[in-house]
Amino acid sequence: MIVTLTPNPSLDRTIELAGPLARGDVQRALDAHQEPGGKGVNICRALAASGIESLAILPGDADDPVLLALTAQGIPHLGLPIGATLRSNIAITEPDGTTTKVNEPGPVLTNEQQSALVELVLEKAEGASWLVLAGSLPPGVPDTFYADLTRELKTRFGAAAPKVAIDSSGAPLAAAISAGPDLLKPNADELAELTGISDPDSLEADPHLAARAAQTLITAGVGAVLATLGSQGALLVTAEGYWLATRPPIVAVSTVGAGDSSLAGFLLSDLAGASAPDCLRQAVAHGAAAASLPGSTVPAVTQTDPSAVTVTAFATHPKEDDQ
Ligand SMILES: O=P(O)(O)OC[C@@]1(O)O[C@H](CO)[C@@H](O)[C@@H]1O
Repeated sequence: MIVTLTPNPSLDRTIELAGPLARGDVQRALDAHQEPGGKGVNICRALAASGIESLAILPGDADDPVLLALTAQGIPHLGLPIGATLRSNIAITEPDGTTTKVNEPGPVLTNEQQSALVELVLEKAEGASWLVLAGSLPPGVPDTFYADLTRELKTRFGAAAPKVAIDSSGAPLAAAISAGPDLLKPNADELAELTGISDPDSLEADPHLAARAAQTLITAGVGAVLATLGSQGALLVTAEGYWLATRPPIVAVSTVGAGDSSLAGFLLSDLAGASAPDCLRQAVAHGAAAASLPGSTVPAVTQTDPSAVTVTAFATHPKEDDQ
């Protein structure tokens, strides 16, 4: 069982343009899609597509469009009523696969609502294999929310605590490191920001540089880092070593949620007892399949091709000459 918490869920609208985005112009859309979203929600959608048992915990009233859509899609979820409408996020996709995303801040979560959400998570996470804490934090929620929850989980369940994976950005992600999560899933931008590297493109261009950056997070107490590097594939960095997974180029249709599908692919492989490199292989296969689908559509494992992914192992401490 995998439990996810998405404190700031969204109704994701994707607008497909027939040509490049023209700022300031009126453009007619080719098509539009709408999905319940937010990172943990997407992970549960991807797990459900592959028949894996999961529970998405999120704030939101039962009649909110996000929760109605989850119910309609048969995605197991638990909403904490907040008396406010969840946010809508917009993605604009161009024919060459370029995606422009505009995310709203989301409704404020009061202190009482935050405490109730934490209690709900602690109750439902008991006995789970993984707890995934995912996405941005809504207004009113302190940056230490994920760190505090991770610590609380360890205090309450000790050695029986579920493994914690965190997929966030900015201050909440930075604050989470000291709580020693089992897995972080940054993309190149997030990894660069976390490790003080000014040029995220340099991490996609040089995965060994990305591995060295991720290694500093392992030294700081993180169990493993799954770093997604866009078309360059992904890295899995642990104290034992690191693996680089690459794949043949794909025609990207929409990259929205591709990282979430990567994490879902990793988790469902881990749940099946796969080795670390095979979990990474499935993560890259899932991410590629998601990027080939419109909007924030998530693939089932049967729509992925892990055999197309090449995984290479490298030494524990990535060195300058691991090129
Ligand atoms: O604003 P956040 O919480 O950082 O990200 C939210 C979001 O962009 O993440 C998902 C894709 O990963 C989308 O479903 C959703 O709109």
